[in-house]
Amino acid sequence: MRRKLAAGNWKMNGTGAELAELAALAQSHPAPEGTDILICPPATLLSRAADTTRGGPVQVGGQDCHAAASGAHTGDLSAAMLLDAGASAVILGHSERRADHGETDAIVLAKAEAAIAAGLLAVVCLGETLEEREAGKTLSVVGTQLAGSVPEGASGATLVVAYEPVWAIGTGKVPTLEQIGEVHDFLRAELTNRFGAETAEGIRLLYGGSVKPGNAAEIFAVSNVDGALVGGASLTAADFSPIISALENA
Ligand SMILES: O=C(CO)COP(=O)(O)O
Repeated sequence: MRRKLAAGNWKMNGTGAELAELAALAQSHPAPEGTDILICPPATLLSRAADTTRGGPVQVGGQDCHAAASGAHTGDLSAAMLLDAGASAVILGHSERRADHGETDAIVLAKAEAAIAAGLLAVVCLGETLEEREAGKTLSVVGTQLAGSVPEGASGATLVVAYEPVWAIGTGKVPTLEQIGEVHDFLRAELTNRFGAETAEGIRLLYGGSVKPGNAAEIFAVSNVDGALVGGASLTAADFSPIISALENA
C-alpha cells in the first residue's frame, strides 16, 4: 500500500517569518495517518525549516538541484547540499523551471539521477500546456516527459511523479476529475510497462494545479491519485492543514 503524500511547493515565497507556518502545521498533524507531509521552501529557508520541523511529521525538500556534485556552477545547489541542509526530497522539472530555465527532459533526468544518487526522494513534475490539451496531445506529451525524465531503476522509495497541467497552475482552473483520472491511470500504466507492476504500484502519483481546501477531497478520491503538490494553498497552515486532513481521510 502506498503512503499518501501532501507536498507543498512554496516557490519563490517565504522569509524567516513564515517558518511559523511549519510549526503550526506540525502541531495540527502530529501523527498524520498513512500520510507523509513535505514542504519545499526556498533554498534560503531550507536549513532553518529543517531545524523547525526536526523530529516531527513535516519533512522539507528543495525545489531544484544541479546534476553535478559540485563545481563551477554559480548560483546552483547540488543534491548533496540540499541533503546537508536537511532536505529529504527535491522537486525536479517543475513547469516553471522548464519554462524559465529551459529545462528539457534530458536535464531533468540528469538532475533526478543526481538527486536519487545523493539519497533524496525525486519529485519529478510533468504536464501539458493548454494548447497541447486542446490539440488532443495530453497523453503523448506526458508519456514523453515521463519516459525522458524518470531514471532507470527508479522505485517508490526514490521517485514520486507529479502531474501538473501547466494551465491549472496558479489559475484556479482544475481539470475535470475524469481528466485527472485518465492521466493518472495512464501514468500508472506507463510505469508498469517500464518497471513492472510491483515497482510501479509503489510509485506515488501526485496531482498539482490549483488544489485548494475546497476541491482537495474530490481530487483525492480519483483513482491513482496518491496526494497533491500544492503551490499557493501550501503557504499557510490555515490552507494546507485542511488539504492534509482531506488526504488522510481519502
Ligand atoms: O505548481 C504548483 C505546485 O508545484 C501548483 O501551484 P498552485 O497550487 O498555486 O496552482
